[in-house]
Amino acid sequence: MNTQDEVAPAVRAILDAAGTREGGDRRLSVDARSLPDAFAAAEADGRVPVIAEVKPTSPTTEGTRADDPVDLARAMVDGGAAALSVLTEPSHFGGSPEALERVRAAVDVPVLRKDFLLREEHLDVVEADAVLLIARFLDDLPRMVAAARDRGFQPLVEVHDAAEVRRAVDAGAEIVGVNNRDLAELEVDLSTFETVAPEVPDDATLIAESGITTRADARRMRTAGADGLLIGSAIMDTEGAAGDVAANTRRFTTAGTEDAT
Ligand SMILES: O=C(O)c1ccccc1NCC(=O)[C@H](O)[C@H](O)COP(=O)(O)O
Repeated sequence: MNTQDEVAPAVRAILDAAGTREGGDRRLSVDARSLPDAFAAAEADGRVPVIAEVKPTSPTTEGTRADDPVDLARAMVDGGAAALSVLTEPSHFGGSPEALERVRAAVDVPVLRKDFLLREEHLDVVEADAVLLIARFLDDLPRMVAAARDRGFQPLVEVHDAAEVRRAVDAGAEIVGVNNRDLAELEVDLSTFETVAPEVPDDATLIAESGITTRADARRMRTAGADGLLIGSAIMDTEGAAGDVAANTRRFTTAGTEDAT
């Protein structure tokens, strides 16, 4: 299954760049912090489990947030984030493996490596607790899931429809992320999660990804079954509370309580 051709031009460019990037020169072995345990710990003290994303820029964002990734990460943890996601894609998201390395050394929550990993050796670039594997772009998904696990990473398999859920489950995924952003059009529609979530087995850890911008959105995704929420742009927002990343994060981690915002 290869649907790489049916993607937005920006995603095509990201994939082309990813295809030329080299992998690591030695096989990594990671002692990972558990993402499901971090979600459980957040739930236990009344926080909505949020993976807050260090996302300096993106093809759908204006400008670049140039703050030190470690400062951003610490602010996110102060805001109650259960886990962090760090972009390592350099050309379109302003990320780097070094940023992830520094963030992971500075915090004690699990850190997800967010990138477009296409080949096994791409896993060996930097240690992380979890790695994103995008079902749509991986013809041999079972092999990448196994390769990630062999190194100690927790694979988070990203899907966008029911067919991809089946591929993820067949590949042995235990953590599944439903992306509300359609990589063919780059449009975001939160009803994607509501449609696809029932297809995901109950024993999987289920994450709603992308497009969560308000507390009401967060509650909507939780009501639809999300164990955790992956939130980037709304937390990195320079407008929100004057760019206060801790406050932006707290807005979502405290969204379990009803209010109008
Ligand atoms: O965010 C983009 O513009 C984007 C464009 C093309 C491919 C992927 C893209 N985003 C990757 C992500 O998965 C998001 O960073 C992540 O889910 C957070 O989404 P959001 O909260 O909407 O920033």
